[in-house]
Amino acid sequence: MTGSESGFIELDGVEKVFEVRRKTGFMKRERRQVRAVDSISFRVASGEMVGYIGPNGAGKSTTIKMLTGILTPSAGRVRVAGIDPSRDRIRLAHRIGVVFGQRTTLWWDLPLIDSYRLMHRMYRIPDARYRENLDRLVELLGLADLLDVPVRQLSLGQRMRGDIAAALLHDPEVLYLDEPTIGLDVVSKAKVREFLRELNAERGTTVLLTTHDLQDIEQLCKRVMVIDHGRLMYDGPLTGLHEAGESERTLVVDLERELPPIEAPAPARVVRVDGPRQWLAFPAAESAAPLVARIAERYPLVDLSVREPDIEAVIAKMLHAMEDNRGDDRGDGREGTRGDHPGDTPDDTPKPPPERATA
Ligand SMILES: Nc1ncnc2c1ncn2[C@@H]1O[C@H](COP(=O)(O)OP(=O)(O)OP(=O)(O)O)[C@@H](O)[C@H]1O
Repeated sequence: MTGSESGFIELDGVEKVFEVRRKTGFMKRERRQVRAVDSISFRVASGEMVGYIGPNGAGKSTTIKMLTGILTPSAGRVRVAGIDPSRDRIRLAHRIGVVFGQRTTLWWDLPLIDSYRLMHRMYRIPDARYRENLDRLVELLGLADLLDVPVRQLSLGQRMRGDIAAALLHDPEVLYLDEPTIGLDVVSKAKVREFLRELNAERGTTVLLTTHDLQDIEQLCKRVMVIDHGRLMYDGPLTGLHEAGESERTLVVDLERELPPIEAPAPARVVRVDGPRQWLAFPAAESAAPLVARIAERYPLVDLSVREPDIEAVIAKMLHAMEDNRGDDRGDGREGTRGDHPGDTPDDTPKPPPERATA
C-alpha cells in the first residue's frame, strides 16, 4: 500500500497564518501576519515512518499541532485516520500518541508508574490491555528499575523512554515524535531508535518524526519531507536529498603513524591532516564501506569513524542547488512544478520539489 492510495495522514493545501502584534512605539502597535505553513499537501500511508525536517522556524511544530488538533488550519484540509483533528480532537486523541523531546507529559514529582496509572484512567484503557501494553513497553524500553523513581530524578534518556511508553500505552496507530533523541547520549539514542524500529515493524505504527539528527532519519525513515518557510520543498528518500545538495560525509581515519595524505578513489579526498589523523570527504549518498575497505587494505589503520553532515547544512545545500536549477530552468523554458503534491507519487525516486513563488 502506498501513501497516495491510503492516506492515513492527509493534508491538502493546508495553511496556517498567525496574526502577530508588535509594539512599534508608545501606544503604537503593528499587526503582522506570519505564514507558518503555506499550501502544504502530503499523504502518509498507514505503517509508514517518515522524517519531517527543516530549519528552525520552518513550520514543523505548527504542522504537528494541526495534526493533533491543537491548532486549526487557516485553510486547507487535514485528516488523520479519517478524522478532522481540530473538530474531533478528543476522538483523535485515542488514536494518536505524541512525544515532544523538549517537554514531558509525565508528572514531574510522581514516580513513573503513577503517571502511567493516571493515563490508564484518562484514556479509559481497558485493564487487561493496559497491563499487557505496560508489561511490553517496560520490557522493550528497559523501564523495570525506573517505575518507582520520581520523574524529576530520571536522566534525560530515561525520561525520554518513559515519555515514549506513556505515548503508547493506549495503542495509538500513529505516533508524532518531535526531537525524540535530542540531548541523548549515543547509547540512549541507539535504544530509542531500536525501539521505534521494532514498534513500526511489529505493530505497524505510523510514525512522523521531526529531528535535527540526520542519523535518526538515516536509521529509521525511508522517506523524508523537507519544509522551509512553511512550504514543502522535498519529498523522497534521504539519498535523494543528499544527491540534490551534493552533501558529503566525513571519514575520520587514525593511522599508526603520520603519513602523507591517503590516496583515495575520487570523488573521495583528504580534506585535513593532523598528525596520524586524516579526514576524508566523500558523497553522503554513497556507502562508506568500499572506501573503508580500500584504506584498511593499504594503510596501517588504528581506528575510524564516520561523521554525518549537519542536517541544516544538507538542507541549505539542497535549497541552494534548487535555486541554481531554477535559474537554469528559466533559460530552457521548463515548466515549474508548483501545485504538485509530492506525496501523491510515492515511488522511490526523488521528486522535484514544488516550485516556490518568488516574492
Ligand atoms: N503561536 C504563534 N504565534 C505567532 N507565530 C508563531 C506561533 N507559533 C509559531 N509561530 C511562527 O511560525 C513559524 C513556524 O514555527 P514552528 O514552531 O512551526 O517552526 P519549527 O519548524 O517547528 O521550528 P523549530 O525547529 O525551531 O522548532 C515561525 O516563524 C514561528 O515564529
